[in-house]
Amino acid sequence: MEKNIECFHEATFIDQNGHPRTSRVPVVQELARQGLNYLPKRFVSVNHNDPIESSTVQHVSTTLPIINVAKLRSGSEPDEGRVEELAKLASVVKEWGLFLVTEHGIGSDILNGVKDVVKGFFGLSFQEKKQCVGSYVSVDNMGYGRNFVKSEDQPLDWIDRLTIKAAPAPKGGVKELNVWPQRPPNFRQVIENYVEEARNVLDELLIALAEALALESHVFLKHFDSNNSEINVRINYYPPCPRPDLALGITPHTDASALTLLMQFETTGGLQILKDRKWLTVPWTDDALLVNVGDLLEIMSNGRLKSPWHRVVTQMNVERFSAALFYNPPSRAEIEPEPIEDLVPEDGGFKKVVVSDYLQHSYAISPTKEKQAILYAKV
Ligand SMILES: O=C(O)CCC(=O)C(=O)O
Ligand SMILES: [Fe+2]
Repeated sequence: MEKNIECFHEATFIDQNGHPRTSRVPVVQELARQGLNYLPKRFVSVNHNDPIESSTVQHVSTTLPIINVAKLRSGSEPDEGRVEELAKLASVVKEWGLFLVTEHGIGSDILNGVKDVVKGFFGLSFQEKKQCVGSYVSVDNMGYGRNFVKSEDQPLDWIDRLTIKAAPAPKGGVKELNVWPQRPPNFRQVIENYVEEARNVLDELLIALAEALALESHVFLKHFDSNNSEINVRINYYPPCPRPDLALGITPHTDASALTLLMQFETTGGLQILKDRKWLTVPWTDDALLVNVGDLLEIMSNGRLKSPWHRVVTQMNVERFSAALFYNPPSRAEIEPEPIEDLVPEDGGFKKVVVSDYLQHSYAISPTKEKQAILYAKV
């Protein structure tokens, strides 16, 4: 029935003259459902004359060491396995800015539940999806719709997404940005369970990362608190794309978060990072979760850790889902970079920033051609 209806997301932004504008963006899932066999102009984003943009290395021989979170948990005995795992973590996170984790303790029932509700949501028709999310028009980059639409003429990503503020719980008097979908009916419950399990793992990883860098255990975790830390969940859906050579699923960016926890399903092979000036497909095995360093952790660590510049490519006959959980300190927290003794970093290091100021800045200037938002926090 919907076949002939044109489906649009409405993305609001402030134009160059400071006026609010709403752009109607075609819903890529519906384009794919209609079996579109060409790429509409607005989605052409890869410039093949640019040596870096077209530098995709599809088959990587490198494998990414997988971090066993159970081994990072301190036991009662001095533990060689833990020391070894911390060394492995230090090496992989410094080289890649991201790492894979297994044995994290999040049960497969919870992970499968997430997959089911996400597929259930995206399995609905466009009209059903619109009706069942509380706030449809994209507000503050939240809700069902698009990321970072700032003008009518910017290249658009081949993605549909749903972004939800999952924590902290809204306080009395503050109107909740109600974007939890009502369907599938257990969506909220399942995602909230996952978020709470994930929070524990991320807290453990913040301790492990500090120790891996030979810092005091709580230098990163001290900025977080379970009542007020922010967790945003973004569900990304990349439908099959008629021209993967011309369209991107997500334009290059860093995550503004402290840490991002990612799961992918249905297919692998979409996520790439820029490494040694080449785009490299992240060798991400299906069943592992992926953790990446965000800008806020780069700042807290005073540049010891770097948020990777990454993008998502599209694929021809397959659909891919990912669920990204962005973990941030409380929005009013002021984060202070961990000093580096003896050594003034060549570029001067980072200064204190208020979390919400940084996030707002990053949102306001994104998307950018290069890693730029973080300059806001440089000395
Ligand atoms: O889909 C992915 O693998 C990555 C998604 C991503 O980079 C993001 O949501 O920020
Ligand atoms: Fe990202």
